[in-house]
Amino acid sequence: MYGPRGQSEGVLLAVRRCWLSAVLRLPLHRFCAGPRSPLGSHQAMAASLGPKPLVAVGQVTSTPDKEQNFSGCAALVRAAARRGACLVFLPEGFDYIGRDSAQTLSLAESLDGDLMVRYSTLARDCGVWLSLGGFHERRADWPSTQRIYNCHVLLDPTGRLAAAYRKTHLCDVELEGRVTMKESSFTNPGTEIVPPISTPAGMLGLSICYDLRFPEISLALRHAGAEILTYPSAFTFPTGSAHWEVLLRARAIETQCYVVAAAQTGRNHEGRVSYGHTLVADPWGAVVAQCSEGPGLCYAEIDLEYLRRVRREIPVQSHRRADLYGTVGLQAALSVP
Ligand SMILES: O=C(O)CNC(=O)[C@H](CS)NC(=O)CCC(=O)C(=O)O
Repeated sequence: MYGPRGQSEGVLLAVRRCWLSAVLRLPLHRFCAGPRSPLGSHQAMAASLGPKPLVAVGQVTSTPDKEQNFSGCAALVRAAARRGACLVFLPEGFDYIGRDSAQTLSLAESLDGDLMVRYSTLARDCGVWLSLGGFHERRADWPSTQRIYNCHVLLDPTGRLAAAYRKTHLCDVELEGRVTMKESSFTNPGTEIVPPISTPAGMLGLSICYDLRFPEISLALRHAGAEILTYPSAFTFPTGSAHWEVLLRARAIETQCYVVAAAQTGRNHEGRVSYGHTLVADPWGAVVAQCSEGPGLCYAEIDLEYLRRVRREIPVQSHRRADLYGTVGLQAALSVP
């Protein structure tokens, strides 16, 4: 569909990156898009030569055993770092999937608890960004509400908390005789959308699982500058087989963003099976990476030059008819760059 991508510009920038890389003995990808040049992130990326940022997306089968889950996730993160990924995504419930809400509540920790300290050390040791979707988080209101938050944590390669988004759409769903979920019975809804975060792979917009069904949040993030949307998930089998890929590709096409979706797969415990099908869709809607059965990783290069081309060729953002249906997402309490 598209011809070869231009590679004639930005030699100076490339030379500087190589030099920096040689001096610091670090792989080039660590300088994928940062530090931000005075040109701004878009121009800096357009001018860059060499490897495109590589992201890794993890698929796991979490159980109620937190220790075992951590070992499995840590092994995936280390493998991804060895392959040169600068950003690694793990799914909702990467920490654990409880058998029932009582167990789910009893295993929850705060962001400064032991588990996050271990993930922070892991991010630092591996020198990668970590998107940890769906951490079961106890906050200050725990004693009074006895409910937790479903928190998407983003750690930078120094192990610092770069952002925390708390799931705003809670999954209260009943498919008669097949699936019952009442997330609001043990979870408080988040109260805000988090502005996209600048990462070496691009501007990253955070959502979680069931949020995927609400195009409004993806449009709000897109308006606020997102280039990658991510939906760490634990979809059920009946809903996943009908809706998962369609929804993810639709969000990618509508927003002209990369969509990254790490997923739980397989039997989490006696009473629960997750759909899996971890995937990455590009801004054209093509599935460019996908996990097969069982735990594992898939990888995708993020090509922001391609993203800009798609946005230039089909400029849906400037074709919107706010006069007819309002500015969906634009009124969100987010700063627009
Ligand atoms: O509770 C945990 O421990 C982890 N969280 C989940 O599994 C959440 C809430 S119950 N699951 C979903 O949102 C599934 C959405 C879904 O399947 C759909 O939208 O079709």
